[in-house]
Amino acid sequence: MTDLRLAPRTGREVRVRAPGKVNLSLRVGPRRADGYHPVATVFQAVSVYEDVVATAADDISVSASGPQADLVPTDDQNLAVRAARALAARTGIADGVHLHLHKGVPVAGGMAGGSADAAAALLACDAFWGTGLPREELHEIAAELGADVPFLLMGQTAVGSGRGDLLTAAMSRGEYHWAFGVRESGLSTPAVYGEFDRLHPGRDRLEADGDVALLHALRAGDAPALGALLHNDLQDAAVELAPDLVETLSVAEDAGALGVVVSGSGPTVAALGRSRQHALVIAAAMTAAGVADSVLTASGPVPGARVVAGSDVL
Ligand SMILES: C[C@](O)(CO)[C@H](O)COP(=O)(O)OP(=O)(O)OC[C@H]1O[C@@H](n2ccc(N)nc2=O)[C@H](O)[C@@H]1O
Ligand SMILES: Nc1ncnc2c1ncn2[C@@H]1O[C@H](COP(=O)(O)OP(=O)(O)OP(=O)(O)O)[C@@H](O)[C@H]1O
Repeated sequence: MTDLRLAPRTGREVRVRAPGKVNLSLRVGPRRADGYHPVATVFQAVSVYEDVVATAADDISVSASGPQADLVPTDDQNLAVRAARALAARTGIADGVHLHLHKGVPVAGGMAGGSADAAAALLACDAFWGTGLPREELHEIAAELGADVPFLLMGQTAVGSGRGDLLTAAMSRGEYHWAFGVRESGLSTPAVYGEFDRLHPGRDRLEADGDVALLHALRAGDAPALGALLHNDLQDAAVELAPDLVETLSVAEDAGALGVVVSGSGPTVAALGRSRQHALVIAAAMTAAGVADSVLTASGPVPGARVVAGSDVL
């Protein structure tokens, strides 16, 4: 038997898991001078996960696996690489790291998979390099990387304002069960916001207080009320760019979903079920009708990015 104490230490790994999200409500105001739109949103983190594994390397590099891994850039455009570089710059670290992304969240699907990778990479590198940044500083770097990134660090349920990066935790009771209809060809977030501008030229303000009833439904654990209040100002724009979504939405509705909404900038369709079993029924209906390239079921809310294991690899 090998004496592990004498075995050469060839590497250490840190493993971080981060969830995807659905916007239970997304209200969008007029485009600002910096190109961003003010939003009022309620995020819920759901149990569709990105797993990011940090191991030793000379430089900062990334690889990806999962059903849509071929759609993920592996150069400096990758949000996980950008996150690692941003943390290194902030802390003066000159070490390398390799980040492997096990992608469970649909790519370019409106569920913030890339943002989840960025959040997970920040935590993974912080643990791997031992930089130990306070949560607020990680949040600041996250906000620089993208509007959705801070929420994937935080997880659970939160109200987002500003670009979606200013967060307040929201109370939520119980578990909500979702079916997601996924498309292989994604939608570009800037293109969807651009289409929103085209469809709403007269929009002059953000309706920021429209979610009082939705937040009440969450506090009460009232899934039927929540379902009826799901809302997305970007939905028309996503449907304009991907007209087939109308059928996906209506198949999920006909399967008895409590509510159906396009997730974020789309094209993933999120349908709220009455139970875990009902979410499976809705997913099966979308598959049977051929209105999604694949389906997922998940529940929420779940925690944000967290270290799930850090170990010596022999
Ligand atoms: C649609 C949502 O997922 C809803 O949570 C987010 O608003 C998008 O967040 P994200 O993908 O993290 O967005 P970023 O990577 O920061 O920005 C990408 C692009 O989306 C547009 N964008 C994004 C967020 C926002 N509040 N207004 C915008 O207009 C801008 O064109 C921006 O250049
Ligand atoms: N780690 C990454 N994983 C996936 N895509 C990435 C990553 N880094 C950069 N990208 C690029 O970002 C684009 C959008 O990817 P992502 O999966 O985050 O979309 P999304 O879920 O629609 O985002 P959001 O909901 O935050 O708007 C991809 O098409 C890809 O080119």
